This record gives sequence, structure tokens and C-alpha cells, in this order.
Amino acid sequence: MSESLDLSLLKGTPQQRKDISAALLHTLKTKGCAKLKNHGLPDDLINEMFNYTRQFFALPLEEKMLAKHPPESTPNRGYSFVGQESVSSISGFEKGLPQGKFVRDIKETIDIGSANDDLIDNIWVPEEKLPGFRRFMENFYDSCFKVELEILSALATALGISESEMTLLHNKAENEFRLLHYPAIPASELADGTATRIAEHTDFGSITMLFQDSVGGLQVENQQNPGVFEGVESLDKTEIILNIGDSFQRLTNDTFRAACHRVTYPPTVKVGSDEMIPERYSIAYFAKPNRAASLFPFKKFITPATPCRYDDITAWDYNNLRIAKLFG
Ligand SMILES: O=C(O)CCC(=O)C(=O)O
Ligand SMILES: [Fe+2]
Repeated sequence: MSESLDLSLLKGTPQQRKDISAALLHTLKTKGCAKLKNHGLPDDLINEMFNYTRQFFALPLEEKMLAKHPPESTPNRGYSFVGQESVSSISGFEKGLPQGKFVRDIKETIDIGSANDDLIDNIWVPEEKLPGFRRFMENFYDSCFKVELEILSALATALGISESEMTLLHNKAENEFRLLHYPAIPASELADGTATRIAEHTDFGSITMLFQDSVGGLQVENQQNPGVFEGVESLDKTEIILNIGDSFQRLTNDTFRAACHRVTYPPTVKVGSDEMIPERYSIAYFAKPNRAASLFPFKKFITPATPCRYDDITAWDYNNLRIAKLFG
């Protein structure tokens, strides 16, 4: 995986901004994801984020279940126990592939939205179970939103589309963000291919900003070599791993393709061995276009050589179409 890109250059000279935006676009288009440093989120904040994430998942199951995700896909809020959600049902969706075999994800998650969302409320454990958790998460969400807008503006610059059009499409912060815990398991549990940590998938939104600990196992499909998945390790958990989601693929009429990714064995553990795969934590912030916005491709990307590939659909209808498949 290539070097981290220095996002502080977006605030440098106009030339530096242009160059770093172009580098970001190039890395995403070739590698499928980009690592970002100096993105503006303080190290302490990210470290605290991981601390809270660890503390949340360390609560007894019956306490986590006080914030339980409904059995169906919407509203996508609250705690999902190991086995509740299976991502393999959407593997290959945007590639137009038929649904493949069922693979069990061995992960637990909590999904969180904006504190100011007037459509959906968050689902929290009672404050006394994890004091400060709710407030911290709500603030972290807002901090991620600021970085999201900067990244989207940079991508707009690099793609030659209007920054304000891009911002207007995302200004309601109707995003989602998810804490993930992959429990420690013997490697043998993954050996026959019926289970994994998270099955191959693309994210639904515009961009995903991911934070991961140092365990490893995240793999992203190289955009120039379909079918080839490359490991993405973070030496430093304060780095953001950025990838493109399906909504952006639609908006750019496939100029930009969503990156397929998955989490499996970390590089330190031998496939099929008796070793234990250590537990792993990650945090994914899914930036999405406003619910009412159309995902019809920007005019610039519809040409005689590249006719429009997508129907007009709102971001919300598209989101629900995708998510409906996740909770079976
Ligand atoms: O845990 C990770 O690194 C990836 C999580 C992910 O891809 C997702 O939740 O969509
Ligand atoms: Fe993902």
C-alpha cells in the first residue's frame, strides 16, 4: 500500500491544493483506497474513540442489547450482535453479479447517525452503563463531517466539478457511522470459507473514512487488477483510510468505481492454522449524499462515449435498496 497523503496540503498554496487533490484522485482510482495523515482530527480524539469503542464492546451482552438494532434493516441504528448482519448477501451487487453463497460475518457493530437527524433517532445504552459515550460519539460524528466536506471538495476540484455543487449534495450530514469489533477466533473457524470477518462488499455512500487498529486483515481490490485484493495495514491508527462508495460511482457515471473490500486473516496468521486471530477494532464513517438528493450522474460524465449508466434514484431510496439485503 502506498504512502499516506498529507491532507494538510489542501490548506497550502493553490498549487499544493491542486497537486494533493490530483494525487488523492489518482490513488483512489488505481489502488481503490488512500491513506490520509494530517487530516485535522487530533490524535487524542482518535485514541479516545478507540478507547470508547473497546469499552462499549466490553460491556456484557445483555447491556449492549439494551441498545439493540431492530431485527430488520431499517432504521439502521443500534447494536448488532455477532451473526445478526451478513454482508455476503450484497457482495457483487454493483458489479451486477448474482448473489453468491452465504458467508457468516464474525463481527459485532453499533450503528450511529447524526444527533440532529429528524427522521431517525440513535439508540444508546443507558448513560450510566458507559458514561460520556453518547456525547463523545455525537461530537466525533460532527468532527468527521467537517473532514468529509474537505475531502469531497478536494475530489470535486480534481474531477473538475463544482465544489459548491458537491457540498450542497452533502450538506445535511445524513451520514452513518459504525463501530466494529471482530472478536478473537481460532483461525480454523475461517478455514472452510463459510465464515469470515466481513465479506467482500462495497459501501453505499459517497466516501468512507475508516480508522483501524494495528491488527490488520483489511483488503481492498486493486482497481486496475480486478480480483486482486491487497492488504491495507495501518502503522498508525490515527490515519484515515479513504474509499469510494456506490453513490459516488453513480454520480460519476463509473468514472470512479466503488472499491470492493473485506476483512479476513491478518497477515500474521497462517490460513487454516490452529493459531488465534487476535480481536480487531475499526471505526467506519460513511458519508452519504442528502437523502432527497438525486444520484443521477453529474452532466459532465455523460458523453456520447460514456452514455448514462444509471437511473434517477434518490440517495435515500438507493440506500434502503442496498441495506434491505443486509439483515435477513
Ligand atoms: O473493519 C474494517 O476495516 C472494514 C469495515 C467495513 O468495511 C464496513 O463496515 O463497511
Ligand atoms: Fe465497508
